Amino acid sequence: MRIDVLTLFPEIFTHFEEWSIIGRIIDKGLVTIRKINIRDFSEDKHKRVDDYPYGGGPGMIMKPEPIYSAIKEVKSDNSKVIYLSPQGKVLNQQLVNRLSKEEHLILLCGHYEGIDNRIIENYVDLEISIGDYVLTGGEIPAMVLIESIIRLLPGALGKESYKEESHFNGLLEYPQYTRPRVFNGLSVPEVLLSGNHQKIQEWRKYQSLKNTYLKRPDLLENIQLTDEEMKILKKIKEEFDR
Ligand SMILES: Nc1nonc1C(=O)NCc1ccc(Cl)cc1
Repeated sequence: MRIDVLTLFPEIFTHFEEWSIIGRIIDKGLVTIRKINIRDFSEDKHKRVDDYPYGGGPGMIMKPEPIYSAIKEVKSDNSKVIYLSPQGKVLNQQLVNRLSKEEHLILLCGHYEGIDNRIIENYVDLEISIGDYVLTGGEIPAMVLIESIIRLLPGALGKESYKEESHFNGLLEYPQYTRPRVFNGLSVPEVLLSGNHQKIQEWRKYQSLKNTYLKRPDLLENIQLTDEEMKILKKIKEEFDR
């Protein structure tokens, strides 16, 4: 997979590319990430990339030409141009899965008060939001998108296992514990010390369903539960809806 990040602040990605799992996945050659400085594509002698908004209003708007030239430089037939903004489709694992199958992603990072709408309307394939809050630019959202996608590439996660069952079946994860057995007088649930794998699996399934029902009932709306899971959920509702 190739990822080109169009940004005014390429330096912010330097440590990101070297950091932890991202660096390892890049070293494995599973993805190449290029930082393209939009300012390099500004034609005017002052290297301007922003200007005042038509119609007035606060702040500055990113000019269309430098962005268009940068996109034209990197885009090929199999490219998808993604613009990160609060107006985009909110990212979830399903969308991440879909994007992880693309060959070439071009991530456009905006800054200031916005980018000229003619870019969004005519040259952006997909607008994505990482959540309903406002940041100063698209760079951090781009990092969130990159990490969520590249960890799914075949061979990305060697021994570090990503939790197949809890992430992909859409349920929240079960609680995790490690040594010591007793911490500040707090002990680990006995079942986890029993070595009874059947009971442990049942306990974990119960905890995932309970966590999801109590913390994110909305997630249950679009999950296909097995009969077994439905039975457990029914018990949980009786227990907590009293
Ligand atoms: N929430 C989000 N999810 O994706 N992006 C955001 C976000 O706040 N971006 C800030 C931002 C700021 C200026 C411009 Cl021009 C574009 C995007």
